[in-house]
Amino acid sequence: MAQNYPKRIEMQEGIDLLLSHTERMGREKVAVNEAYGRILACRIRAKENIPPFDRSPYDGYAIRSADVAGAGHDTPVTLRIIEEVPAGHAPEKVLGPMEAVKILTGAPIPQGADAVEKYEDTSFTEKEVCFFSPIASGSNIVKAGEDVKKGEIVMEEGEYLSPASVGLLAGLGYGEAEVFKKPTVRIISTGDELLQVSEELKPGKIRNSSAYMLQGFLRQWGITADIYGIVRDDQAAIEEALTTCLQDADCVITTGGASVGDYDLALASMEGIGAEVLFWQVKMKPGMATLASVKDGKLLLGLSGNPSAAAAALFLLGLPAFRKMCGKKEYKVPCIPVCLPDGFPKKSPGGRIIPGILEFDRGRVCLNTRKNQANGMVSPWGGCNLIGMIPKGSGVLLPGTTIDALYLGEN
Ligand SMILES: Nc1nc2c(c(=O)[nH]1)N[C@H]1C(S)=C(S)[C@@H](COP(=O)(O)OP(=O)(O)OC[C@H]3O[C@@H](n4cnc5c(N)ncnc54)[C@H](O)[C@@H]3O)O[C@H]1N2
Ligand code: MOO
Repeated sequence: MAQNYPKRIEMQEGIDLLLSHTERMGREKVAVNEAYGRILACRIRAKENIPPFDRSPYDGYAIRSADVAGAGHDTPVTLRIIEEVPAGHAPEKVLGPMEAVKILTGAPIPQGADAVEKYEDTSFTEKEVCFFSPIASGSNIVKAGEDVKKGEIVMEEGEYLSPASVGLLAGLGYGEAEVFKKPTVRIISTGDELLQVSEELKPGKIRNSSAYMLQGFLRQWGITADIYGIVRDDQAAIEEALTTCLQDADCVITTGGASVGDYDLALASMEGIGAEVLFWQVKMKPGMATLASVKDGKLLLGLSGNPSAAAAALFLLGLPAFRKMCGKKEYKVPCIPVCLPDGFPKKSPGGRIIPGILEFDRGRVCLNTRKNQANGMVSPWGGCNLIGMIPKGSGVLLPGTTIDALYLGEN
């Protein structure tokens, strides 16, 4: 029976439909040295202070500031050195009046001391140290918990584990981190015209480029993305590929055959395996030829054969759902106003998506795009970290026009 599904939908409707059919992945524990780039699946409350004790930021002398209150160039004050404390050692003595402890960077401040003076601001022998100026109480002492205070919430569930987050986890004594599992996505490239990368070109044939670009984008987002391979324009073959991929993938992406041609079989194949179609065709350019369906709770995304259209739909429609699957707390991709230094030479009655690179020019945040942009191209996506969205009904855009752009540089 023919399915009744939304057609020619607005982009936001597509995003919402994909989100509402997407589940967050389960959790797993990984060693802290494998945690970089993952999404944290719990809240982290500091179980200890960093640093754990008051310490010296310099090589110098720990003293009682009151002892050197009267020190001056002509009235030096000499203190007796009672101990040396290198980093990694605990002081054994309590500092008394007119005493100093030789201290090295990172070593704990001895009891009784309330300031540290750098070596180079003193004159010293092995037994004594001489001060030529007063020093305020508290000077050059790094307090325990200066970096992180015990009990403080340092990370939230859904946070991306950056290099610094992993450093913080290690600093707090977490050998493992609870993270969301990575989703697995399989990419099926449909089309009789497609050749493997290493094959020789033949008349009418092109190499499969899309799969590799899409795989790269998915990997950038922390997804395990595998290329299934090329499948000819044959419904039974596409259905078989879909069924195979669905066995162990969390989501399947097809490219090609998403339009209205005689050999456009993505829709029929998804229906053929009993998937529920969520939508077909989205009001976006490029990327109109996009469809989505669900089978056994798993998302099937049918992207255009045109590489640029496939990339646009993957970013604008798919990315929020992938962020949700990955466990990110914010699904929405950040959007910022950017300037088009050269404007845009064509009209955009239905709106237009233009990938590019973020640049700064005389205090303006700019979107630098390739002059040549078309649905069938891969090259405009090179280095892309901003996706400009020219609004519906726009005419030719003058140099300096500001438009909204999705910012892809945040994690
Ligand atoms: N009569 C109409 N024709 C087309 C329409 C339309 O509305 N009416 N839409 C056009 C638009 S827009 C797009 S986008 C494409 C979408 O087509 P399909 O998704 O069916 O894709 P194919 O026809 O299979 O391929 C399109 C194009 O891309 C090349 N291709 C395919 N796979 C790959 C790959 N893996 N790597 C690189 N390039 C690939 C393919 O050879 C074609 O040139 O339909 C328009 N037509
Ligand atoms: O449908 Mo095409 O995807 O507009 O570029």
